Amino acid sequence: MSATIIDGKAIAAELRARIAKQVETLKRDQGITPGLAVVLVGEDPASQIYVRSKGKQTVEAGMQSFEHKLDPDASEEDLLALIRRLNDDPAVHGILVQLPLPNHLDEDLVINTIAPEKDVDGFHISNVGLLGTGQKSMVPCTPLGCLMMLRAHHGSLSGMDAVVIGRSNIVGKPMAQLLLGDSCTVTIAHSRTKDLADVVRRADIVVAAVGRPQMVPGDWIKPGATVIDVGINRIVDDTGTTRLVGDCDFDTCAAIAGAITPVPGGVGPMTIACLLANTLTACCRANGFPEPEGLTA
Ligand SMILES: Nc1nc2c(c(=O)[nH]1)N[C@@H](CN(C=O)c1ccc(C(=O)N[C@@H](CCC(=O)O)C(=O)O)cc1)CN2
Repeated sequence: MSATIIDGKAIAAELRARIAKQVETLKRDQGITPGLAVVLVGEDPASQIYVRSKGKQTVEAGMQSFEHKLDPDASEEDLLALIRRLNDDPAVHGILVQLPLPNHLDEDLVINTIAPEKDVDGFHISNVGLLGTGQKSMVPCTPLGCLMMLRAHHGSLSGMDAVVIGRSNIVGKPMAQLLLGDSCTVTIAHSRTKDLADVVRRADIVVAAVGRPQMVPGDWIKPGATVIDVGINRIVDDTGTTRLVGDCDFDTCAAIAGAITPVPGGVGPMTIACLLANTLTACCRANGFPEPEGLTA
């Protein structure tokens, strides 16, 4: 392996420490505690772990955490009523509905019921539009975390060729917007892209967000390129052991790349740290305080 490992766990810990300091100052000087409400519908085991982790890290950063757990068969009406109550609650500065939702719930309707200024996931259509037009918005946590790691490694990204593999609303599309905002030349590739290997081989930055285990092999990577692996896939390996792998084949990619994020310990921890960053940003905006520095795009 020759690539530098971009240590998302360490960068996330440093980010959370900075957030905790700013929260402490806010509480001391203004008497205001940022609050994050997380809504979980159902009992998906992975979602339960992520929600628990979000609550724990919120409290560790000195913020208030409000957890709302609804039955798997909760009605849309009940979920929307809860969101409206949270929209009106002044102690709640950020609202997040854990995805995926059970099939009987309309994800777009649910997300767009969250007040845009409290939408710390950045998924509300208003925030999507603001980001797409380069205006101040709430920025989705996973792409924001990827951008922070890229900036931490490279400083400026200006003029670099970036390929985002995957066109989801929550990662691929906002990631492309953020890279464009940092003056990269951006290609969004996907399952129908012709000659995907050749497209990826041209890139200085590869962001893989397809949700297919180890899909990107090392011989697709330009020597020295930076690889950001968003995938979190649980596989059973040849020895019968279950383990987490990304969308990139780590060993072969790390042999060619200049830098790479590991799975676990790369993008995942940054996602939650950026959620805390967005909650602090939302709290400051709601109270007319200056924007906290270095916490958004
Ligand atoms: N409303 C949202 N739902 C979902 C989001 C989101 O950003 N908002 N993203 C994902 C899940 N997710 C956060 O919710 C998330 C996934 C993974 C991690 C993480 O730290 N992963 C660890 C490994 C953990 C493990 O063992 O499973 C790592 O990569 O090191 C954090 C957050 C979908 N839903």
